[in-house]
Amino acid sequence: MEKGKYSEELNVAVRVVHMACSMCEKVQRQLLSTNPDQVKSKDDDSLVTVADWSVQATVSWMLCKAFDSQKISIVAEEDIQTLSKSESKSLLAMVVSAVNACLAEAPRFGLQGPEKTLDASQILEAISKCSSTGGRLGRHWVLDPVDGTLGFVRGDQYAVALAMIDDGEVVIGVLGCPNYPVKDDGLNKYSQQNVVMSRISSGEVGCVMYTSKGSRKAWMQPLIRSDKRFEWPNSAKLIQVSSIDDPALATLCEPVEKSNSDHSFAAGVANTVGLRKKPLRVYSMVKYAAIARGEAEIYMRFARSGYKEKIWDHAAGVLLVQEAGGMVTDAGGRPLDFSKGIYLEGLDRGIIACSGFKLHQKIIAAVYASWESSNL
Ligand SMILES: Nc1ncnc2c1ncn2[C@@H]1O[C@H](COP(=O)(O)OS(=O)(=O)O)[C@@H](OP(=O)(O)O)[C@H]1O
Ligand SMILES: [Mg+2]
Repeated sequence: MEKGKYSEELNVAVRVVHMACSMCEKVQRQLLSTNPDQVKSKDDDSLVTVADWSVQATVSWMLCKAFDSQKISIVAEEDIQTLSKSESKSLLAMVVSAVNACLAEAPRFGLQGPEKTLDASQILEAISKCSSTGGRLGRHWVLDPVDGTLGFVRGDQYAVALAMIDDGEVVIGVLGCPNYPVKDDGLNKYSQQNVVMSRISSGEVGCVMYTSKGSRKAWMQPLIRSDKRFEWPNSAKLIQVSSIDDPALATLCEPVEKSNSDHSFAAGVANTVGLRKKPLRVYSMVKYAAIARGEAEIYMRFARSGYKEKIWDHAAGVLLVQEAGGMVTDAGGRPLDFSKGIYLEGLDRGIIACSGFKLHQKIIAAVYASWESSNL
């Protein structure tokens, strides 16, 4: 990694995300094979698993250890409400066990874990340490411990997303994608079906992508498995957006769940612009990864009116696409504003991520043209 203003933070963040991915794989495998009880219903009806809390506790603990734990600000998705309830005792025990197993592996990733295993109260404290609401000034870590929870519980794509914001700008983006095929053009193939566990253990899938602002470079490392040690740069490869700028050849990425984005509006825009290829429906921020790595060219997201996009669902992915050579704005063509707390306040209609300027311009123009006649 080149020395830069944030190189120390990036170095730690990449290693911590590798650790988290390694834990997620184990939990996902266990979840799919034996223990459906690990899936709980949150108040908002989304799904949350042992992995969400365990990743949040682990990342929080490791960041506090590496940096100034008194001053650190972490914004993350999970709280301890459900986990603290008396009926959640066995769930909490699973989290405690997963976190300690993961932290014990820290030296393998070149980091220092705790001297003693953590107890439940220390783990709850680490989770609730992430209750910052971000803001315009200073540094804020932003974490989505398991983005695409639905993909996770279905044995499909999901991501561990860690970013850092400094004075309102995303300056570090790290995206761990444990089920993302390592070889080019694999996502299309694997998205046709759930990722089967044999492929994971054969090492065909799983990577961490990372970048820092202004580097104009984005990197991808394969996940470390079994007893292997993480040695920097860990076979890092540069990734880049696709050079396709002809809409007829471009691939559109969209969320799987229709409730997360208006598919028919996106389809109308795609048609206006002249997209011809079948859209790639992928869970989680892996959509941003697909653009950053050149496997798709366009990602459109139009949440239903009233839904406010959260910064942890976008920060890491947006920076990856930008530094890999792409463009991300709202549907009015303005930059996304990560300085206003946990929401992307002021977002104009939706989010448009493209591999290049030409496609981006065409999409924005088509959104304007289609908007009047839409039912959003
Ligand atoms: N109604 C609505 N509209 C827009 N977005 C919503 C909505 N509800 C939830 N969310 C957030 O969407 C995150 C999942 O987005 P994805 O793009 O991964 O969706 S999908 O799984 O591909 O369908 C999901 O992130 P995770 O909770 O981390 O999975 C939510 O933060
Ligand atoms: Mg999310």
